[in-house]
Amino acid sequence: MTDMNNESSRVRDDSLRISEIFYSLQGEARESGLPTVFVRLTGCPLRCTYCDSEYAFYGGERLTLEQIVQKVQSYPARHVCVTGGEPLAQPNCLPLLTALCDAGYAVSLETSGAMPIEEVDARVSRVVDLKTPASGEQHRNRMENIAALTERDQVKFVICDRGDYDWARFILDQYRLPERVGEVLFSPSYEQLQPRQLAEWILADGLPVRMQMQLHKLLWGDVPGV
Ligand SMILES: C[S@@+](CC[C@H](N)C(=O)[O-])C[C@H]1O[C@@H](n2cnc3c(N)ncnc32)[C@H](O)[C@@H]1O
Ligand SMILES: Nc1nc2[nH]cc(C(=O)O)c2c(=O)[nH]1
Ligand code: SF4
Ligand SMILES: [Mg+2]
Repeated sequence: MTDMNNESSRVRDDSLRISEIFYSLQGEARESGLPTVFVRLTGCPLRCTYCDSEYAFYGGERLTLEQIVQKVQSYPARHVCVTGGEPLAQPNCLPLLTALCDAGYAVSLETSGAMPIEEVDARVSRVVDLKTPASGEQHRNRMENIAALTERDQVKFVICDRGDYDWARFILDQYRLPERVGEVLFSPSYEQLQPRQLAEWILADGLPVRMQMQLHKLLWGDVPGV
């Protein structure tokens, strides 16, 4: 009878279910334009109305932390973006982030902010996407996460309509986000809100935010993993 408590018989499970690992230009946030390796984790507890990565909700393959790092190291980039799906929905994402930092990468994490972010390695730039009313997931925002944010982190709002813009402007002011984080990003929902319209709203109000467009979609359209 195998002793299931025997260390050698216990499987040290540091694996994660991975949707894709690919090399591209960072299309969003502070490092936009930089060659980056993307590690997209499978699964998400949210279902944002606009999600462009629904294909990552299911499937993928289970890889060990070592296999993931080795794959990342096969590309010529020093930036890594851990995304999903919702990466923090897998507990082993935390040791993955630390392993990537230990390997010398500049690591960013794209997260919905629905999961606790306090345990994320302090070297990681946490890009927290606060879900707007039109996302249908506003109620999932874990607003206590905001207190954990620092200058290294970034807050993003995907703006679908004027209601989202007004709500984001309110949150910006209520939580004094420009004083808390390195970047506050307003991002037009792809092919739902005209980027020019968002630009004009921001200019009219002189909002201290950075408007972004998803560079990868401008380059290659809305196709996965290019
Ligand atoms: C696919 S999610 C994965 C990481 C995490 N679940 C999150 O929501 O940040 C990565 C980012 O894609 C962006 N995104 C998804 N669908 C989009 C769309 N239709 N238009 C603009 N940005 C979108 C959101 O800003 C989101 O932060
Ligand atoms: N931030 C961010 N940059 C990206 N560059 C290429 C992407 C892609 O999904 O192909 C991508 C993406 O999904 N997110
Ligand atoms: S939280 Fe991110 S991955 Fe999940 S549905 Fe929303 S945009 Fe898509
Ligand atoms: Mg994406």
